Amino acid sequence: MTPLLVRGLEIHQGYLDRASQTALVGDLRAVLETAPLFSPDTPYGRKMSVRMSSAGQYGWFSDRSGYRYVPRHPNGTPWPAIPASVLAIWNDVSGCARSPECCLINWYGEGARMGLHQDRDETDFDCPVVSISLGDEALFRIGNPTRGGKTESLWLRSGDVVVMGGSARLTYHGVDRIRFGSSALLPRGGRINLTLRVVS
Ligand SMILES: O=C(O)CCC(=O)C(=O)O
Ligand SMILES: [Fe+2]
Repeated sequence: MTPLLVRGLEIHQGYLDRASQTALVGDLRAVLETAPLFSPDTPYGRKMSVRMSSAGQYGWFSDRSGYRYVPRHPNGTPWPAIPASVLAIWNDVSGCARSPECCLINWYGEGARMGLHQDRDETDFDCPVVSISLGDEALFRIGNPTRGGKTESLWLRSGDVVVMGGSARLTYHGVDRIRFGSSALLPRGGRINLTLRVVS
């Protein structure tokens, strides 16, 4: 199916069927056993409302010293490998010859959000960021390639995949809120978002 295009972002609605979503959650549980979710501090000293972990060569990390990619979980272990089920999605939609080096796992509980930002801690902006949504619906806000200006919002649902690439690679985006309990995929509610990134 051809994706919906919103400001250059490709939105593949309903990309994953329910069985694939369930399988993916199972693969992620195994990752999170080795690399448990944690709450990073922002450079401004506040806790992020989203809990995070990663798979791949690099994990995304934040503390008082800033945002960066690190080769190990805060507990000292290397990040687990990115599951094959996740890599298959990248290979299908990214249009990128390189493989992702980070699968950032964001877990949104009730009230969690993510402010408008650019993903620009990576080296090669020719590679897209691919985002996979699982669980509760999220109000996703899309801005512009530079700060400010009008924004547009849409609901991301479980199984949706978004490709932020090309001229939209550095477009501002964020999550305003979660419709907690809107999906039954995760038994205790909440939302998982995966973002696949080529880092180096
Ligand atoms: O949760 C989302 O849909 C977006 C996550 C995101 O923008 C990020 O992790 O950089
Ligand atoms: Fe982002």
